[in-house]
Formats: sequence, structure tokens, C-alpha cells
Amino acid sequence: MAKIAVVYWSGTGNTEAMAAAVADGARDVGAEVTLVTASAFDAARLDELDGVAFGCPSMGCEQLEESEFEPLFAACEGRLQGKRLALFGSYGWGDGEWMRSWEETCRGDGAVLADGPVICQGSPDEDTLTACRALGAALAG
Ligand SMILES: Cc1cc2nc3c(=O)[nH]c(=O)nc-3n(C[C@H](O)[C@H](O)[C@H](O)COP(=O)(O)O)c2cc1C
Repeated sequence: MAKIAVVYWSGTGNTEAMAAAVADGARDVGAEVTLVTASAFDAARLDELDGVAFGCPSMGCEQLEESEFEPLFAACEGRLQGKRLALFGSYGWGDGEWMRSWEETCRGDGAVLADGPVICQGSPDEDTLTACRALGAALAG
């Protein structure tokens, strides 16, 4: 059974709803899933996981949220070599630039993207939640 963590930050609940759907998708294919906020996750736990999904909305100016999520992600970066990874998050008015740079950073860290990132504007609709569940299943598969 694959061990997966879904680690997210969400200010107003949009990325949180996506995180729950990613976790559901991974559970649906039999994975053991931990759904956890960035502030409650420890980078060292990555070593015991088969895959990790990170979720963070576009904040700052097309950046990761800087007080909790970015420091956690920075602490994880050295442990991403060869790690199966999925990315997701919500944005407001941009064109997804934060996710393109984040994906590039993760590839540079040696992570293996299980599938393309899932992003959505504002709150996730049913299609987005379906895509999130598929992302979780791909990560666990
Ligand atoms: C301080 C702040 C900065 C933001 N910066 C951006 C941005 O650069 N680009 C963008 O598309 N959306 C930006 N947003 C909008 C959020 O990404 C959007 O509201 C998102 O749905 C929030 O997701 P959440 O509910 O998971 O917190 C920003 C929002 C806040 C509060």
C-alpha cells in the first residue's frame, strides 16, 4: 500500500477543498493517506513516504505563501530527489505563473511529477475536484 501525504496551506479554503479531493483520490486507489497542513508537517517525514502532494495558492506576487508554506517547502527541497510528487492550488487573477515556476523548481530538485499540476481560479468546481481526485490517484498509482 502506497504511503502518501497531502500537505497544503490555504487561507480561505479553496486549496483546502482541493487537498481533500486529492486525498480522496489517493484513498480510492488504496493508498494510506495523511492530509495535513504545512505547519503540522515535518520535512523528515518525506523519507518514509512513497509520494507527496503539495498544495498552495498563488500569494505575494505569484509566489508561495511565505510565512508557513514556503519555509516548509524549502525544508523539503533537499529530500525531493526521485520522490513522486503532485502539485495543486488555487489562484485569483493571474495566469498560473506561480505554478509554472513552482513546477520548474520541483523538477530542478529531482522530483518525479506524477501528473500535471491542477490549478483553478477561486473555489474549485466539480471538474476541478474530479481533476484533483485523478491527481491523487495518479500519485498513489
Ligand atoms: C496576499 C494575497 C496575495 C495574492 N497574490 C496572488 C497572485 O499573485 N496571483 C493570483 O493569481 N492570485 C493571488 N491571490 C489570490 C489567491 O491566490 C486566491 O484568492 C486563492 O483562491 C486563495 O486560495 P485559498 O482559499 O486556498 O487561500 C492573492 C491573495 C492574497 C490574499
